[in-house]
Amino acid sequence: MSVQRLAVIGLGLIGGSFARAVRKAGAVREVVGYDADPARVAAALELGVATVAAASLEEAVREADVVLLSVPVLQTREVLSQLASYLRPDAILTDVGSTKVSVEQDVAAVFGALPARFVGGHPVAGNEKSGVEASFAELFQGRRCILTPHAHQDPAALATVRGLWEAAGSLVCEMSAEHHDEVLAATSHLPHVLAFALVDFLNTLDSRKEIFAYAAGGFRDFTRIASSSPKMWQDITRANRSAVLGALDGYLGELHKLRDAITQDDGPAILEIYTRARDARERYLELVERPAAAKKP
Ligand SMILES: NC(=O)C1=CN([C@@H]2O[C@H](COP(=O)(O)OP(=O)(O)OC[C@H]3O[C@@H](n4cnc5c(N)ncnc54)[C@H](O)[C@@H]3O)[C@@H](O)[C@H]2O)C=CC1
Ligand SMILES: O=C(O)C(=O)Cc1ccc(O)cc1
Repeated sequence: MSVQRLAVIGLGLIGGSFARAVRKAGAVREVVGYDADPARVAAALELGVATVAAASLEEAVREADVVLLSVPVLQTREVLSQLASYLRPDAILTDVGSTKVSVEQDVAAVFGALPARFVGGHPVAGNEKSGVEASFAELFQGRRCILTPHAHQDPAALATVRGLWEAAGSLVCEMSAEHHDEVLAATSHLPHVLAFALVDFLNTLDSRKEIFAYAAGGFRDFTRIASSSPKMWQDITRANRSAVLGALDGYLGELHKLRDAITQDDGPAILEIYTRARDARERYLELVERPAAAKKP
């Protein structure tokens, strides 16, 4: 399977890494890049991430076979409304947004309904860095990519998008947008909210300089994701508000249970929570190592 012309709208970590990966795999011949920031377009061309620089959304999409949206999720509606009339009727539209219901709603609002050739996607791979300079072709290797086919889905468009992610090295799976947002609220959005909140709280303390100076590896591990793009995470938090609130409420309940145990100096209760959590994390580690292991010959 080979795509002649891929348009990448939003030349950041994810759009840039996808462009690099599919070109390296020979799955795409040309990548036309567009970004609201012209400096990013120039950088993408210079780095060889894009083969063609577009000065406008029209220029980016009018001859593209596949259009990949890789902008912060709350930019989706605005960007789509500007490019919709220039899309080829047979073009495939897809995205990489961390939230899927909001993206579906934005796509449906712009086109009147979800187009058959729209395929929602989310690579569950990334890091705390932003920008095309941080992009690399191996980012998706052995990592999951979730596609969220909808009721009017064109199977050929779905197969093309699946093929591109597989060419990029991803392990592709499918689920509904609603289920995606519940799951990712718990495992991705909640941890980011907690990391931002922890660092923000510690930073309010008078002793903050001393605290940060003496922080050990655990602090670094727990808070790495608080170095992520505030703008991107503002959008994700707002776009998946109800699922994030549900996860946050559950977590606050757990914190209260632990707080009660500590208040009452209830050693067994503390040990029970920590042991259950440690065991669950061990099972999680086995699970995440399995998909990659399954690919090995
Ligand atoms: N960073 C990560 O680890 C992951 C991010 N995602 C999703 O991927 C998308 C992109 O994220 P990143 O690449 O990390 O962000 P990034 O900040 O590295 O890149 C986003 C790019 O979009 C551009 N942009 C913003 N508004 C725009 C607009 N209206 N029109 C055109 N360009 C615009 C920015 O100038 C920037 O170059 C987001 O929706 C995010 O939720 C998905 C998986 C992992
Ligand atoms: O930095 C990390 O570990 C991440 O969790 C990156 C990430 C950010 C957003 C996503 O939608 C998926 C992955």
